[in-house]
Amino acid sequence: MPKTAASKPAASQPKADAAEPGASKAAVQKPERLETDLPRIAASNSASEVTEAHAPRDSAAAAHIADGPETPSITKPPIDAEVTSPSAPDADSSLEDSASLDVDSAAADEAVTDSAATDSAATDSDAIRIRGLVKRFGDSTAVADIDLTVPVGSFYGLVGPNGAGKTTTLSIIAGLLRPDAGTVHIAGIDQRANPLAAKKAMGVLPDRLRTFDRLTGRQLLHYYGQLRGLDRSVIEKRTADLARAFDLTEALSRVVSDYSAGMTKKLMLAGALIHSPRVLVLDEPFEAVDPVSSGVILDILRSYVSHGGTVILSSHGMDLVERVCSRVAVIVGGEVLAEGTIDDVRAGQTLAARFVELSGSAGEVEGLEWLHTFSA
Ligand SMILES: Nc1ncnc2c1ncn2[C@@H]1O[C@H](COP(=O)(O)OP(=O)(O)OP(=O)(O)O)[C@@H](O)[C@H]1O
Repeated sequence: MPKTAASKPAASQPKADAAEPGASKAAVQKPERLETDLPRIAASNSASEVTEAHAPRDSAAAAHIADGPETPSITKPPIDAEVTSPSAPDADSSLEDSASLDVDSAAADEAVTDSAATDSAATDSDAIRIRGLVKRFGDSTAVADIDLTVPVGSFYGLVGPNGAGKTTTLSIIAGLLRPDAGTVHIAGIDQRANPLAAKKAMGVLPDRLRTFDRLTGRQLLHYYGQLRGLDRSVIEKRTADLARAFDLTEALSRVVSDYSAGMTKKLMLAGALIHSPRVLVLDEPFEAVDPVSSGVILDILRSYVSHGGTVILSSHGMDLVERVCSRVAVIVGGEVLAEGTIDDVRAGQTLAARFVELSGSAGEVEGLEWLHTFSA
């Protein structure tokens, strides 16, 4: 059960050619385009436009497409999940090859219809609804009986110390990890009963950046678009829009393995957006991203939310969460210690202060005096 604010005491390629001087500037010069184009992408999205493929058992693909009751964790391979070994399509191979993927749009559409007809838990106002979520890894409990409700149109922050269970929770929401107990509904769709339909509604940015990095950025976005069943012309248009927004236009022709961490994150975020999902599940979207790009991403996400999209993100940036999110949950030790609007949770303090209060102190500084001996 989410405890409301204050409910619980503290628990104890050579990069040389990566430089694109002035490119960041170009990105910030396009805000009007972002405000107009990306919502239009959202508006133009329809269920009929998106189809589902049988996913390759790969982290990146698993995060972007639906393939059955469970896809493996994209982060630390869970004990009970199939271990993935990313087998990237070869950059040399023609993109036409990916057209041969087993895309079954009729089945996916049917799944959506079935879901809407049969899912009694569906509500119009909940983008994500989690009840009684439990996930154990061996003897340790990563997620301990979590309830969360993320309203449609909200910008929802998940914060907590390292190892608190944020990624585990987001991986379960994304359908990448199977919970030991509990239910997850995405836009009213039961994640377990209808994984295809639930995944179809989501765009996912996983916390690790494992992807098909022998592809160029353009090929990777094309691949994601194809997996989502988008037409070639739509993919090309959206790829150009997203690359411009994320300041990746020049980089599109380069292989992803030559991208910096921040560039890779932006590309994967673009991949999460390309099918204009109703719900975005973003694990640390701003980590390693430069301030200019972060500002652009924020503009895009704010606009997305203001047009009815829902974002749930994890972050260690308390200032950012405080500034941007409408609601926040503080997770510590796999439990939700506080949940509500930002004002509810911070209870008159800064969110950072409240976070420290709830998290308790972490490391012990004492005992490290040897570090000051400079003996080597
Ligand atoms: N595949 C796994 N196998 C075993 N233990 C795991 C696995 N994945 C996560 N855990 C454990 O579950 C707990 C929660 O991890 P999780 O990655 O969800 O934390 P987090 O809040 O995202 O942390 P961070 O802020 O450091 O990213 C940790 O104790 C972690 O060691």
